This record gives sequence, structure tokens and C-alpha cells, in this order.
Amino acid sequence: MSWWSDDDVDEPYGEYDESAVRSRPNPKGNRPRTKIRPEHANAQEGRVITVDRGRYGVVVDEGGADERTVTAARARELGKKAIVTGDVVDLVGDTSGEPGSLARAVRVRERETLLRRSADDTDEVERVIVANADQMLIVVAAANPEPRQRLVDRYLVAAFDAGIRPLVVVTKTDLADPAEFLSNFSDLDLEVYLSRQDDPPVDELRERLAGHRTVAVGHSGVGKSTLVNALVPGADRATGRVNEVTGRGRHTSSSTVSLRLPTGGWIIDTPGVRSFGLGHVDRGNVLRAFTDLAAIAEGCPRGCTHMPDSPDCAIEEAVERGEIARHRLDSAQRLLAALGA
Ligand SMILES: Nc1nc2c(ncn2[C@@H]2O[C@H](COP(=O)(O)OP(=O)(O)OP(=O)(O)O)[C@@H](O)[C@H]2O)c(=O)[nH]1
Ligand SMILES: [Zn+2]
Repeated sequence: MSWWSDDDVDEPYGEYDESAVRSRPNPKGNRPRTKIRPEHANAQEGRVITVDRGRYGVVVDEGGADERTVTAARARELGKKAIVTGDVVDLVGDTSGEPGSLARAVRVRERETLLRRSADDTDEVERVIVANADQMLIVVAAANPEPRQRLVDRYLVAAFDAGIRPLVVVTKTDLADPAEFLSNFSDLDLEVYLSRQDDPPVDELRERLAGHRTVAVGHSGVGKSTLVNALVPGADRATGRVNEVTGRGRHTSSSTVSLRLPTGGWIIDTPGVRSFGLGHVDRGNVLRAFTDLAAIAEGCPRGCTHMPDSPDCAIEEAVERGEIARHRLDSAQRLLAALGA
């Protein structure tokens, strides 16, 4: 088989050195050197729900009569393009989903959203968490472990940056009253749900998550798996005990899993983390979540950080004129501060 053979659809050009190509005799004379890639016109679209060592679980015909989960590998023509949970991909080959069958993912569709966290002190690698989520369920415990405003702020920033709507669930309300903690967020128009193990807000949340792709995030040990198990019958997410002294979980859930809600829609459960790096986040994206402030910020000097020390900040001037409440700007500044200097 020659290197330009039409059968060899998955061979990427990058494998071949241009000079080698040029010096090679071309037995077909007038044939153009460039290979026209086939369009894979009859490829089948599907959504990636699991990623495991180069194998992807892909749901095709979602919601249809032929819905099935197909195992797929990457086609070489994807090059280095990453495939992550939530991606919509085009499959060719055996898409029957029969045991032992293997399809190939030849394309990744443009992503509507992409949630990632940057490398930071606790994790050296930048991680993509999920593609195409439209909601983020931030799970925080009222106590054990103590709620950490900084971490919740960082989730909010990541959600705003990615264009994902944040929702908050406070678990373990049997252990403490979360009112004071929640007062920190009263300026952010957040939807907040209160939960306790013996009375989780299952109906409200199922309704709220129906038809959406919601990524659940939280610090280790907050009770996220307990909540997901209540929302998704048969989910069987491992739950663990919190160390009474440190308030830390035992990292009982260690992988990202997409689960189907009985009301339709997906919840993407992610492993509990202790930090969330924001090195990649764009300041302007965060401010856009505050539409009132973003409009005024158009009058700011170029490069304005909108922080207390920024000269001639138009938002600060609007606050001084009484057009914007001081605590509203304070809240925005607190989130912007999470981005560092
Ligand atoms: N008192 C109380 N305990 C709870 C509640 N929800 C969960 N727990 C307990 O908290 C512990 C941690 O719960 P998990 O669901 O494993 O927590 P997780 O957030 O999934 O933790 P990771 O697996 O580390 O991500 C378990 O012992 C649960 O039984 C609650 O509402 N009240
Ligand atoms: Zn400004």
C-alpha cells in the first residue's frame, strides 16, 4: 500500500517529512500530492460520557429508540486534539455497541463550553474537566468540612469564565446553620439549595437539572457522592467517611462519571478537590457575569483591574455617585481578587 493510498484514511500528514515526500518518485505522475481527506459523510454523532486510557464511552442516538453506548478509540487524524468527557464526536467504523466492537472518533465538534482548572500548588497539571456543561452544581458542606468561601469563589469564577451557570447546594445542614456563610453570596443572585442526608432536595434538583448537562464539583468529603446517589438511582457512587479531625474525605470518588438523571439530562460527577487553579481565566469574562458592572466598565481606562487601587475606575466612580451599591462592587472585587494580581 503506498503512502497516498485512499484506503489509508487515518494516516496523518504529520508523520511524513516534506523533503522525503518531494524526492519520492510519483508513480501516478499527474496525481496531486495532497491527499483529499474523506468527509466521513456517514459518521455517527455521539456524546462522550467516559474516558479511560484511550478508550471512550460514547452515547449515540441519545434519547432515541436505538440509544446505545459505543466504545471508541481515537482516529489518528485527530492528531493531538484532546477528547474529554462531554465532547460531541463523530464516529465511524463499528458503531453497533456490540460487546467487543470498536468505533473510531474522527472529529470533535466545536465545544459550547469548556471547564478546566489550571495547574497550581497542589496539582502540577492543567486539567480539562468537562466539555459542553451548561450548569455547575457547587456542593459545599455547612460543616465537616467547614465551608471555604475562597474555594466556592474560585468555582464561581471558573463557571463565569466558561459561561456556565452556577448553582449552589449546601449539604450537612443538620450539622450547622449555613446562613452566615451564604450571606457572602447574597449579591451574586445565586440559586441555593439546602440539603441533608436524611432529606435531600431531590425533587427540586431533579427538576432544575432536567434537560441540562450539569457538572458537580466540591471539596473532598462535602457529601457530593451522597447527593448524586440520591439524585440518580443506581448511581452507586462510592461514599466515604470524613476524618473527624481534618474534615477531609478519603478521596473515595476518584474519577469523572456522567450519570443520566431520571428526569433527563446529565450530571457529571467529578472527584473532590482541595483547590482549583484559575491561571487560565480571563478577567473580562468574570466581570461579564456582573452585567450591571460590565456595562459601566466600558468607561474604565484601558487595562483597569477594577480593584480598590485602580485609578479612575468607572465602577468605583459610579459607586461614589450612588448608582451602584458598594457591596455589589465588593463582591465582584472579591471574585476578581481570586485571580491574583
Ligand atoms: N451529617 C451529615 N453527613 C453527611 C451528609 N451528607 C453526607 N454526609 C456524610 O459525609 C461523608 C462524606 O460523604 P461523601 O458523599 O462520600 O462525600 P464526597 O463529597 O463524595 O467526598 P469525596 O468522595 O472525597 O469527593 C459521608 O460519611 C456521608 O455519610 C449530611 O447531609 N449530613
Ligand atoms: Zn474599572
